[in-house]
Amino acid sequence: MSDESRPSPAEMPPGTRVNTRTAAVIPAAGRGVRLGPGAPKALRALGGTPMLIHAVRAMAASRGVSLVVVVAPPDGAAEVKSLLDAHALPERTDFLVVPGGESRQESVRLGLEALPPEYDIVLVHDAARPLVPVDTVDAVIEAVRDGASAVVPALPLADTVKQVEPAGVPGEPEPVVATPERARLRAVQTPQGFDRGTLVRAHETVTGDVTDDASMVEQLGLTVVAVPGHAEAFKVTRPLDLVLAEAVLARRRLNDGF
Ligand SMILES: Nc1ccn([C@@H]2O[C@H](COP(=O)(O)OP(=O)(O)OP(=O)(O)O)[C@@H](O)[C@H]2O)c(=O)n1
Ligand SMILES: C[C@](O)(CO)[C@H](O)COP(=O)(O)O
Repeated sequence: MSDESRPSPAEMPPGTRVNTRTAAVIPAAGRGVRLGPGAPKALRALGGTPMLIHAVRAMAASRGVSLVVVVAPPDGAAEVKSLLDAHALPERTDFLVVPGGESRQESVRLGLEALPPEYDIVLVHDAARPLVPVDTVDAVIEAVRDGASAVVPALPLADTVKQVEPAGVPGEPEPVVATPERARLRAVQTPQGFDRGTLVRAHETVTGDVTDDASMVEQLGLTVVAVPGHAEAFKVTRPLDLVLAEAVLARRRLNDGF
């Protein structure tokens, strides 16, 4: 079937999304302020290899992903291209690099704009989640193929969560105004998976600040579903996360015998 006559996944009944093509967009243009001074976070080393390369390999490890679009720091696209050339990556996967924007949202939009027309399922995956296991990536793709417009990997919370009235001044006590029922809360990770048309519409429509792509789809009034996430898909945000990431990687290398 030609690409023009192929229905988009959203137009196909649940369970019938066959011959879909999946691309992963990796926003990697952030500075990593919370990690502390240094190179842009995605370019910092984890086990001697840039965090971004781990994230790219994690997406390319899925046989369902045939294109990875890396959204590089605005002035770092050439450096990122060189990095991709210098590291072993699966030959069956294509790679593109585009410069990113001021916010994560803008970077994702720039990645989406670079997608060739034949891709109808899109994953959006933080470069800052370098260790996501391939089973999690595959579970997200499968849920989109099965008919969901938007899918998030999610984990139950270990802590009790309080809603507060922000004090505005760091260190000042903040009044607690509510305690949401923990059993109904989930911490969401990436990759988040989307029917491409839905994600493009969300990025064209929603203009306010958001912290993930799925919430933009929620704002369209569409259903987002959660599938099980994985503890090792955590986001490297603060220095302690880097310590944990190094430990997880060292354990994997020990188990793999290299
Ligand atoms: N302008 C931006 C900001 C963020 N990101 C990406 O979005 C992902 C999640 O963002 P976060 O963890 O907040 O990364 P940073 O913005 O780099 O972190 P910080 O807020 O600490 O500066 C990261 O892979 C980051 O590179 C991006 O592509 N473009
Ligand atoms: C997209 C995300 O990773 C889902 O948990 C998260 O919202 C990104 O937040 P950040 O503040 O941009 O790291």
